[in-house]
This record gives sequence, C-alpha cells and structure tokens, in this order.
Amino acid sequence: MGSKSTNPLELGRSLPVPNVQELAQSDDQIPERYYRPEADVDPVASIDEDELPVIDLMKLLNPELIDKDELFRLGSACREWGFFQCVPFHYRDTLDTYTLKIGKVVDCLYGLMAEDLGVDLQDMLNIFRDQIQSVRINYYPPCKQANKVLGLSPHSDGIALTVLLQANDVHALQIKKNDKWLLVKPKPSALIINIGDMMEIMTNGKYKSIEHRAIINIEERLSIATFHLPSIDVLLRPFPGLVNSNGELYKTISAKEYTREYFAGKLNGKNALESMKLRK
Ligand SMILES: O=C(O)CCC(=O)C(=O)O
Ligand SMILES: [Fe+2]
Repeated sequence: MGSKSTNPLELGRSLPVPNVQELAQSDDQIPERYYRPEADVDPVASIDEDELPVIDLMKLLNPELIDKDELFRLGSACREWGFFQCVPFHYRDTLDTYTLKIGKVVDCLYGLMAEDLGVDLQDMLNIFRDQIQSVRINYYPPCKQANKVLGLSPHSDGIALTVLLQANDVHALQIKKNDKWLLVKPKPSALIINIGDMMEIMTNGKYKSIEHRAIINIEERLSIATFHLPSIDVLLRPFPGLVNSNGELYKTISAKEYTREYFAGKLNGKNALESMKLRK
C-alpha cells in the first residue's frame, strides 16, 4: 500500500488569503475576517503534555510483538478523543522524506485501527491502497493583538487521517471535547494525529472526527498538516461489522463528492459531516 502525492486540488482547496506576513508587520487595522469576537467569551482549559493520549509507536510496529495494552490505548484515543500524540518522532528531514515516512506511519496505523475495530485487514488496506496524501503548511504570524484575531476557524478535517507537526514550540491548537475547548500542548518529540470525517463515516461513528481550531500568538507559529484520504473514487461507507442495530449513520458518498462538498462550504465546525448524517 503506497501513498500517492497527488493533490486533489481540482476538487477544492483552502481559501487563498492576502500575505499574512505583510499584514502582521503593518500597523493597519486587523481585517474584519480575522476578528473572532467569541475568543474572549469561550473558556479554554489548558491540558498537560500527557493528558492528550500518548501512543508509543515502538510498541506497535512489530506485527508479531504488538503490545495489546498500547493497542487498546490507541483504540480508546480514536473513540474518545479523535486526537492523540505519537512518539517518538524526530523531525530532521526534507519535506519529501518527511511525507514519505509519515505515509508509512499512517499505513501502519490503518492496520492497527483495523485490529482495534475488528475490521478485516484486507478491507482496510483495499480502501487505502491508492491513498492520496496532501500537505498544508500553516504559517501563523506573530500578532500584537493576538487575542482578538483568528488563526484557523473551528473545523474538522475532511479526510481520513491527519498528521500534524508543530514546527516550533508555540502552542495554539485547541480541540473541542465535551463542548469545551482544550489547548493542546504536545510533547516535544510527538506527532499529533487526528481522525478525519472520512474515517468517522467509515467506522460508522466509532472513531470521532473532532472539531479543532488554531489561535494566534504574539510569537509566530508554523505547523505542517499532512492529510490522508482514499483515492477519490472510493465509496465512503461503514466497514462490514461496524453497523449495529442502529444501522448506517451516514450517507454513502464517494471520497471525491465528499471533498467537493467539504470545500464548497465555509470552514465551519463539523458542518460538512453533519450534512451526511442520516439521522439528526
Ligand atoms: O496549526 C494547527 O495546529 C492546526 C492545523 C489544522 O487544523 C489544519 O491544517 O487542518
Ligand atoms: Fe485541521
């Protein structure tokens, strides 16, 4: 199972915006679109380095020696948090080598998830055989009025699995858990992995695609998000065995159509995924 670096850009992409480095340097008014009046109202709790589940990949890489406790922790992280940290990881590569390695980590995670879910490994591998990988480098400029502006609007990721690397030590990622915003402070050597909408659909809601956002700081911040999704013609529907008496929870839709729908709307919470729900 390999990762293709085809970017399905023809289906949609993030909004182009004016150069934020220039904006941050000028003393001009902050443009309207970046204001986030809710910022001062939303309470945000800060969680410790270890509170966001930490998964030790070393304990899971050898298929013959999988640590069952660690696999269980991975499964509960996907069900209860939709976000977790993977250690150890050391970032010293070029972008090409990095994305190649990340593709391998992700392939390995699919296998582990199949085991956790009780899904046939071959079914999982077939879905991701020609998977697409795309990369977004997020630059958040330093801002003197950091608490008044928006970094990245609340959203869930419209793909299957995201791997996020914080390239510097500024904390700004917030995730929504039980209706509360939590500020994530990853371990220095960790990758952050999160479940995306497509995985939520394919697991019939067992794994959760969690709403998250990024705030702005007085210091600049850089993050690298690597997104993974099945090839665009794959139909997104629950794996056999994951549909219980409640039936299928989401419409069946191709990865292509879902990507189109996702980018057609404004980045707004879990809107795109909500519109796929068969019962509201
Ligand atoms: O910069 C971050 O921490 C979040 C990035 C993100 O959520 C995304 O690129 O989808
Ligand atoms: Fe995201």
